[in-house]
Amino acid sequence: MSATMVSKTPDSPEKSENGTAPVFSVRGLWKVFGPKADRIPGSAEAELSAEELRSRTGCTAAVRDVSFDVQPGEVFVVMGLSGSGKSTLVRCLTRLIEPTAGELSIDGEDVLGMDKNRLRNLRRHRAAMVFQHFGLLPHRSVLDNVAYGLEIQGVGKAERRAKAAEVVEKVGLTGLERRRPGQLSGGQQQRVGLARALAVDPEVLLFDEPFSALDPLIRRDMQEEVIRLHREEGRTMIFITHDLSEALRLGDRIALMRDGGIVQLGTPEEIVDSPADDYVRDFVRDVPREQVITVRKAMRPAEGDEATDGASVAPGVTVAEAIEVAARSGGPVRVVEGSQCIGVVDHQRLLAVVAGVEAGVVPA
Ligand SMILES: Nc1ncnc2c1ncn2[C@@H]1O[C@H](COP(=O)(O)OP(=O)(O)OP(=O)(O)O)[C@@H](O)[C@H]1O
Repeated sequence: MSATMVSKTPDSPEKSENGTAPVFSVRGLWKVFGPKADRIPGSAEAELSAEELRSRTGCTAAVRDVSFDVQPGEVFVVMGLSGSGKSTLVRCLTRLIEPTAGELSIDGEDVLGMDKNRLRNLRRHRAAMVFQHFGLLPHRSVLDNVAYGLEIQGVGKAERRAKAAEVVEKVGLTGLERRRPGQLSGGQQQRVGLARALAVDPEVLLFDEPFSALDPLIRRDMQEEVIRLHREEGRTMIFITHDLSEALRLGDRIALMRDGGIVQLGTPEEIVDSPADDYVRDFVRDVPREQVITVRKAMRPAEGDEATDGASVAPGVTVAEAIEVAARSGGPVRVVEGSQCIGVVDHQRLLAVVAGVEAGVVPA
């Protein structure tokens, strides 16, 4: 059975640091496609490999006994190769796909027990989805496309247009309000899709590979846009991607999926620095470690007058950033938290991170 990572006790959702309950809480979730799918979770067959399960039962376990919490305000990335179960998992969260077994709640409210009305309310107001194929209405203007979600909610014309105009500005589409989607570039269309989701002011934004059809530069632009929006609004985001660098750039935490299970759940730094198994190690092998590992991880205790002299950085700064500071100053760099020096990174420590070796250990 695949590893499930987060729960301290499987039945009680974690509290975040500030004591608030998780937005989504998922426990032992399964989605099995195929004949008599509901017999699989908890059975002997559940232990079979994906291939064996398919050949013996004709079933695919797209999501296998997955548990995690998404905390308010975090960017939670679901990452994995094609077919690992990312889309199925995220669609299960709002029951666009009906889970086969498990528990699922939003703000403590049981999602699996919701009737049609409450489910509709969940999808329209609380958890809005931004898809890869933007699903824009071709004969409507940008402004009306953005206002569409509000129209469905029954918001009056003047109010929805005012709200749509505000969101159009937020995503950088000012001046294009009257265009039709066909008159926009792929990146601009994706911004309309994003604006439409934002207009309904959802508690959570769910992104399903939203940028994978975009060329790399525009993709980078859109990632920056998401980071900026998140910084400004602090909205909870769940983001699917198969792209590791996108996951590392955007995620506060990453759930790495394989064959329907979560093989590791952690911060980008945890995943790169302490891969849970060979599969994850292989996955992160080519990541530039200095861009992910922070100086808090790389530092050593200060010696002599190192604690008071020289350039300084904050503990959350990456090794890549500290290398630039060290190159300019020429000496060890102090790691300062508040007004206290909590350690030092010298050239040897910084190079050791880049080389992926332990500082000061000479190979035999
Ligand atoms: N409706 C379905 N019926 C049967 N099998 C399905 C169905 N939908 C998905 N699957 C299978 O479930 C597994 C997970 O699919 P899913 O689309 O969730 O993966 P993914 O990680 O999102 O992939 P991608 O990155 O290619 O979108 C795959 O093996 C897929 O073939």
